[in-house]
Amino acid sequence: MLFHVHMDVAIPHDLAPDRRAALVAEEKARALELQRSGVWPHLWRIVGEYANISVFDVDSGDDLHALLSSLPLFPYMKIKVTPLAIHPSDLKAQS
Ligand SMILES: O=C(O)CC1=CCC(=O)O1
Repeated sequence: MLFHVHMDVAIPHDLAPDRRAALVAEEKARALELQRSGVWPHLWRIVGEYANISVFDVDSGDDLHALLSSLPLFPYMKIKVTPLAIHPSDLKAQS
């Protein structure tokens, strides 16, 4: 099941720089792991924003929630999730 996910990141300015760097490094390691496993097939930076647009491929909304809430930057992100379905005019849906 595919989900479009918009993540806005807002790390507090008063967070210690080493803590911030560690969180960002942990987030990157987790993101790479999930991309390699196929669960996070798209990760795009939104131009001019500390935000990303992602696509996740998971079994359920419950699984996606568990995954997103386990991300190191989760406490500092506003997340909007849109479940995706096949569009009947998608070329891939034609037979
Ligand atoms: O920088 C971001 O958009 C937040 C983030 C998600 C995966 C990652 O490595 O950083």
